[in-house]
This record gives sequence, structure tokens and C-alpha cells, in this order.
Amino acid sequence: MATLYEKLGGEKAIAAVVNEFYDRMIKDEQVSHYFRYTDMDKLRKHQISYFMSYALGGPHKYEGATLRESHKGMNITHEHYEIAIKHLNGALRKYNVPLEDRVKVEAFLRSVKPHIINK
Ligand code: HEM
Repeated sequence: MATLYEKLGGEKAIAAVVNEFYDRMIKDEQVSHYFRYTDMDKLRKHQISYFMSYALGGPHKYEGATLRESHKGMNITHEHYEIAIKHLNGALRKYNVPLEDRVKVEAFLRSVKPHIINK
């Protein structure tokens, strides 16, 4: 069975979705402040490899910090996490990812939520 990584179209397609996701996040005044001091190029690259290896079953091995460590001190709220889910879903829709696959990505986002919020 194809992994979600393969189904979505591999590295290029995932990079496009991740970039679209961050474009939406930094344009949204409710969450853009989190990224004020962030090196976005670096974050985009790490996120792409993270999504490929963990979220979607791709070949790249992510070797960065754990999600808990990466988001320590940010105090990301439940509401802001929901906004991130909305924007990722919007990015997936823009690239015509079908509902059944969007549901899987959303399930992954919800599974890691306890590692990220209120840290
Ligand atoms: C499934 C959800 C998420 C995943 C998988 C994720 C993943 C990551 C990873 C892997 C990093 C580390 C990147 C690096 O070391 O360069 C990171 C950093 C970061 N994340 Fe997330 N993240 C998620 C949700 C969020 C949300 C909801 C926010 C804010 C609303 C957020 C804000 C940030 C920021 C600002 C950084 C950069 C910190 C810095 O400047 O070093 N993340 N994220």
C-alpha cells in the first residue's frame, strides 16, 4: 500500500503544501506573533522533513528536537492550534488533496497536539 507521502506526490508536493501552510500562518494576525523571531527558511525545511518522515511515512529521517522541546515556552493555546489545523487543511485543499487524505493528516495533527500546546 502506498504511504500518504507517495499518494500526495512526494517531496515536491509536500514542500509546496508546507510552504503554503506557513504563508497562511504568518499572514494570520491571530498566530503570526509566534513566528516573529523565527528563521522561517530553516523552519520550513525542518517542517518539510518532519512531515515527510513522521506524519506521512516518507523516506527522510527527521533528526531535530522533539515536538515538546521545539515548542517549549511558546504557550501555544488550544485555539491557536485549531487555527493551525485550519490553515494546513486549507493548504491541502489548495493542492487538491482529497478529503480522505486530509482526514488522515488532521488525525496526525490531533495525535501530536498534547506534545505542543501549553508548553
Ligand atoms: C502538527 C503540528 C506541528 C508540528 C508537527 C510542528 C513542528 C515543529 C518543528 C519540527 C519545529 C522545529 C523546527 C526547527 O528546529 O527548526 C517547530 C518549531 C516551531 N513551531 Fe511548530 N509544529 C506544529 C505546530 C505549531 C503551531 C500550532 C505553532 C504556532 C501556532 C508552531 C510554532 C512554531 C514556531 C514559532 C517554531 C520555531 C521556533 C524557533 O523560532 O526556533 N508550531 N515546529
